[in-house]
Amino acid sequence: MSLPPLVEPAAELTVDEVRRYSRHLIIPDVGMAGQKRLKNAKVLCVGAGGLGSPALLYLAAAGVGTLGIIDFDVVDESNLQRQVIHGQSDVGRLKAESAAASVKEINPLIDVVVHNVALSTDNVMEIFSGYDLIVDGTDNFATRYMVNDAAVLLGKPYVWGSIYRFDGQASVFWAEHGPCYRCLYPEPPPPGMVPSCAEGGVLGVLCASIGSIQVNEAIKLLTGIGEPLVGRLMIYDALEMQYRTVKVRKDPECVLCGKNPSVTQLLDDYEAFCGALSEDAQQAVTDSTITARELKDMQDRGDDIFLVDVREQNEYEIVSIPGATLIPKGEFLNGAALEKLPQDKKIVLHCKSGGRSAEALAIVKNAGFSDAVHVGGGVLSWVKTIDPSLPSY
Ligand SMILES: Nc1ncnc2c1ncn2[C@@H]1O[C@H](COP(=O)(O)OP(=O)(O)OP(=O)(O)O)[C@@H](O)[C@H]1O
Repeated sequence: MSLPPLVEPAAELTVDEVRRYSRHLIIPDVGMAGQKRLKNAKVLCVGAGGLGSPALLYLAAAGVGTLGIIDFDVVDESNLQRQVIHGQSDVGRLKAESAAASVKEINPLIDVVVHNVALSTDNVMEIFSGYDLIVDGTDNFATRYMVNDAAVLLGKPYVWGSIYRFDGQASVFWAEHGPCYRCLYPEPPPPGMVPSCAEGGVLGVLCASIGSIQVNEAIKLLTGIGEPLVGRLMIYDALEMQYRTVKVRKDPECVLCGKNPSVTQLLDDYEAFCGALSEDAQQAVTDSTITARELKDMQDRGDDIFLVDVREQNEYEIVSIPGATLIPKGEFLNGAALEKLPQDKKIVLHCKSGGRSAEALAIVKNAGFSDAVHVGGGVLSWVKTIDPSLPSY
């Protein structure tokens, strides 16, 4: 399905612009009209991280006339393996500022708008209303559902991408012409079931593969060329080197874009909708959370504890708390872990930052280990407060 161009062409290109974009101008499908449309386009990239980095670089280089960048975070050293819009000297700097500086260096002819804020229900409608199209480079379900809902309510196309280890996905959600994100994923996954890149890792170059596909889709939509990924999900396996697309149908029962929508405005709280922690886990951690310092005191006193690290082997090899036994969370979910826990010791669980250990704690408590606890903040908190000489990730 081809679609009409999303934006009208600008009146003209300057001499500098003609020189800069000449390799676009000589492609018949793009040509002068297409490049003028790009000049008139206003695109917002949500997140200047893994996907946002290549997306912003290529959107800027392509001559998208107004480029919005929204991110609330600062550049961390662990970002540099994939977030190529930032450099070593940007560590600690606001990502939106750092990304804007790179983008302006690549193309001083475009306007860059910096939003140094977290996109939230309070600002998303106002911010989105200034743009023609949204490119999503974020990494969390709460933001994705919010971006989707706002895009549907405002009638804007939403170019989505997702990455994990060697696998990537991309699609274009645009309720006026096809499905929305909720048609594909009506419910967020149960908390803790889908590991994030921070938990499971991501091959840096995968960001370029998926981020550039997102830009390709944006350019097609803005200029009205080609077959956009509306109603199709692109699935990429970098290890097998396979791309395939599967059809995604609009769900007539979709609560947001279906025939009788029950969601007609933004939700109050997308974090709650996506459940920071399951109810069981929330219940379990109440009164059963200790700090890294308390764990250290227990160890120094020689308390009879059994410390379990519920992360994955790779994470354990990067950094671990002395004395911890590795039993990955999956073994708690399938029950195998319970046989490995001693009945006569106090069970202390930890993970990277406390989410997975909270889920495991609920299972352990339900199995009868009533005095089990978990370490709030996980190994990251241990590194920060007990042994800063250890690496964090
Ligand atoms: N609601 C939001 N508003 C603005 N920016 C957001 C929002 N949610 C996520 N982001 C940004 O999107 C980017 C996503 O990047 P990426 O997936 O590479 O993860 P990261 O948070 O930088 O790294 P890691 O999770 O490995 O520590 C981050 O820079 C993050 O700050």
